[in-house]
Amino acid sequence: MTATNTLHQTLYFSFLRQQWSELRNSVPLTLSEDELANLRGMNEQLSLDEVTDIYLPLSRLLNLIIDSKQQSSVVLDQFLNHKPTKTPYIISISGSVAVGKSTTARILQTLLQRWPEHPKVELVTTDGFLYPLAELTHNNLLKRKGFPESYDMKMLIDFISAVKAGEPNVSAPLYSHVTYDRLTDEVQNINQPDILIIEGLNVLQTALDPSPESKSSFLSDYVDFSIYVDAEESLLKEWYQQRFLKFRQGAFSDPKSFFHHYSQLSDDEANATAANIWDTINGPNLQTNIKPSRERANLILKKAANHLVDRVLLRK
Ligand SMILES: Nc1ncnc2c1ncn2[C@@H]1O[C@H](COP(=O)(O)OP(=O)(O)OP(=O)(O)O)[C@@H](O)[C@H]1O
Ligand SMILES: CC(C)(CO)[C@@H](O)C(=O)NCCC(=O)O
Repeated sequence: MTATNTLHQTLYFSFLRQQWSELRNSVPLTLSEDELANLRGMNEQLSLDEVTDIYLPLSRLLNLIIDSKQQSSVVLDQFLNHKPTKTPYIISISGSVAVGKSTTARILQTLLQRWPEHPKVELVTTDGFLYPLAELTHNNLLKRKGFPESYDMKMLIDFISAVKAGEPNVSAPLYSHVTYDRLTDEVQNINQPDILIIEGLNVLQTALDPSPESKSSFLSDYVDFSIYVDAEESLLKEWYQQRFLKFRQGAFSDPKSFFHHYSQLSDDEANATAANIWDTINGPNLQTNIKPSRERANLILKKAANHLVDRVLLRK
């Protein structure tokens, strides 16, 4: 038995796909046509079984946990003689590049906003908090994109702290996979949501020394429930390559794209280029910075081939 297995057995309840899907209980799959179209539109490969078996039980669990958190806030307000305060519930989603964090986040957003107790669910990705391209280039960090030092952690902590404090109209920077840079003419406005889902490679990381600037806190201090999406590296590399091929036809073909030159590559050349980016940047980042944060998560979704979740680990 490996050390990781023992750790998992101590810390987590473990469910096979079938066992987990039974925990959906009474949550009906009454997605409206619009919701279905929305889920389909975000990803043609996403199967409805996956939504039913994996994400509906998860949405049921989260609803119960959020409900109990809302009740305990009421108790605290009574005890303190405060007038009721409303702070957003924060869910984080982390995992490797190309594991499907943003897809998972969008499915959860669609499912969670259907509950009347928390209709307003906003989604933010930490990609927007990468330093602007010029700054990364200047600091020789272009080949370290996604590593802890490539993010403006102070900006990210200030953002999450303002949202958690219940401030209205907090702005988050946006990232473009086309220009490979932070957008200069558009931001995202977060206005007192019931739930904020924050998605990114780095949301569970505590690797960088908390500097005085970052108020000595970690992003995870603000997170109420954390999810890690997991898969074997061989699969991740494959998914990264597949997405690279898709981008070659889509985003890279835009003349504004930072990677426009990649649009001319043959299939073989594109696969080799993606494999090289994986082996030199995203793979090492996974091993050094992302995977070590996995066991901090409240829930681990373990994916197998075709992005199908085959095991769920829930922290005791
Ligand atoms: N549940 C799923 N079913 C089928 N395909 C999926 C699923 N989740 C993700 N994918 C596919 O896997 C690839 C990566 O997904 P996604 O962009 O969500 O990953 P990510 O972890 O957010 O990546 P990054 O960190 O690079 O932004 C995409 O091509 C997406 O279509
Ligand atoms: C933007 C990040 C860091 C995270 O989503 C990632 O997609 C990325 O750009 N990584 C750098 C190497 C690459 O181009 O895949």
